[in-house]
Formats: sequence, C-alpha cells, structure tokens
Amino acid sequence: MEIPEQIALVTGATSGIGKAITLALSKAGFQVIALGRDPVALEQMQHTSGVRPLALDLLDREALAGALQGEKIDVLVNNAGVIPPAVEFDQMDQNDIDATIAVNLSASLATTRLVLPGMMARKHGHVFFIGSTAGQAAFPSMAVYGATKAAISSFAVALRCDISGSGVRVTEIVAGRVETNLYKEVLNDQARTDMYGAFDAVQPEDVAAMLLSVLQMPAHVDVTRFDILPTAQFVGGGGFAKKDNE
Ligand SMILES: NC(=O)C1=CN([C@@H]2O[C@H](COP(=O)(O)OP(=O)(O)OC[C@H]3O[C@@H](n4cnc5c(N)ncnc54)[C@H](OP(=O)(O)O)[C@@H]3O)[C@@H](O)[C@H]2O)C=CC1
Ligand SMILES: N[C@@H](C=O)C(=O)O
Repeated sequence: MEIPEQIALVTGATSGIGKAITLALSKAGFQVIALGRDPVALEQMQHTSGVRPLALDLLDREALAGALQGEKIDVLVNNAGVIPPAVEFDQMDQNDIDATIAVNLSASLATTRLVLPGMMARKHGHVFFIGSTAGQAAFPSMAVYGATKAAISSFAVALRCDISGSGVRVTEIVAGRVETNLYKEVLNDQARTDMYGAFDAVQPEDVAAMLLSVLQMPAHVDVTRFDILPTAQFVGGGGFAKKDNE
C-alpha cells in the first residue's frame, strides 16, 4: 500500500501490538515516531526499521509535550497500556489502580490533546485508541482495567462529536486476547504459556494489518471501531455466586 510520506506516532512501540503497528506503518512508508520507555528496544527498531525512537515515560507530561512540539503528526496510535494484577477490586493495591488509570486513560488523553489541534488545523489525521473486550463486557478481577478501556471507548465516540467536520478520523480497536507481553508482570512464564497455549490467540501483526486497512479507507470513510478477537474467544455469559457454606 503506497502512502505519501506521513508521520505516525505510536505509543508503546517497543513491544506487542504497538511494535507490530510501528513496523507495519514503517513498511507502508510512514515516518514513525516510536515511543516507549525501553531505549534498547527502540534503538534496535531504529537500526532494523529506520523508525524515529522517542524514549520517554508517558507519565512525564513535560517531556511528552516537549518532544512533540513542532511535530506534524498525521496518525496517532494510542496503544501504550498496562494490566494490573488480576485480583478482586477489594484486594487491589491503590498504586496499581492509579497506575492503570494513568497509563491506559490519562496518558492517551494527554497525547491526543497534544496532537489533535495540529491535525484539525491541517484538516487531516487519524487517531487510533487501543481498547479491549474488557471495556465492552464484565470480566472478573479486571474491573479497573476494564473501566479504563470502557472510558477510552466512550471518549473515542464522543471525541468524534467534538471534531466533526475537521476531516480527522477516529478509530477504537477493541481487541480480544492478543499474544503479547501484556501479562508479563502479573503472570509467571508457565501461566502465560498455558494461557496462550489454550487456543490460537490473535497475533499483534493481525491487529496491525487491520489498522492499515482502516487507514487505507478513502477520506470520506471513517471506520470508527473494529473488534478483533480469537475465533475461539467469546465474551459475555452470566455467572452465579457460590452458595455460602452454612
Ligand atoms: N494483549 C492483549 O490481549 C490485549 C491488549 N490490549 C491493549 O493493547 C495495548 C498494547 O498492549 P500489548 O501490546 O498487549 O502489551 P505489551 O506489554 O507487549 O506492550 C505494552 C506497551 O506499552 C508501553 N508502555 C507501558 N507503560 C508505558 C509508559 N508509562 N510510558 C510509555 N510506554 C509505556 C510498553 O513500552 P515500555 O515498557 O518500553 O515503556 C510497551 O511497548 C494496551 O493498551 C493493552 O491494554 C487490548 C486488548 C487485548
Ligand atoms: N482483552 C484482553 C486484554 O485486554 C485479554 O483478553 O487479555
């Protein structure tokens, strides 16, 4: 797919879905600003794929604003995200709650707030948000994570009201189980092997392929949301509390 030199910013570009999207956009002819905290991973991607590394923590608002000043971003992929330990809410550590909201929601809003005015002034651009099935249905022990993704989903829809007529497109990508390092901090290697070995998960490259297809749509078409799940994954289904033993 030939695309004139345009600039894409991908957050969370050092791993998983963000890395696949970064490499796919670079291969499609974009100049990609690859953002993440891991400088070694970024340097390797710069060497192999010619992306522009941007090593920073999205929670450092000053660094983020400084790095993006003057950049004319055509495509923004709000991908960076974390998943907290899978425990019931009453067992959650407040720090995990705060960190999940800070990265998954606040950082996406802050990055979008920095990039969007330029897109609107140029009457061109595309903002992607990586949502989750966890934002669309109730998952036990994922209430906070799901809340951040539900918020992103609601924001993406409402944002289109605010920017209507600007020529800027917005897409939420609602992903099911994708085989990445998302659970690296919360599950041991065996648990992750068992989790991803249970069925054929979506691969990061599958998400990247769909993103490119959405970008390829003519300017008058905005794919505002797509869901991408393993064929074997279903979402929903009620449950019952275990009867307390008398
Ligand atoms: N895997 C899955 O099943 C699904 C994932 N998602 C979402 O997809 C997105 C990508 O996750 P995934 O690829 O799976 O997981 P990974 O853990 O592989 O990637 C997460 C990325 O986010 C970056 N990141 C995390 N915190 C920060 C921060 N403070 N500042 C900058 N970058 C940060 C990491 O970069 P670094 O460590 O270098 O900072 C890394 O590149 C997330 O939003 C996740 O919620 C949605 C549905 C399903
Ligand atoms: N929806 C995914 C996380 O966001 C998952 O099923 O792991």
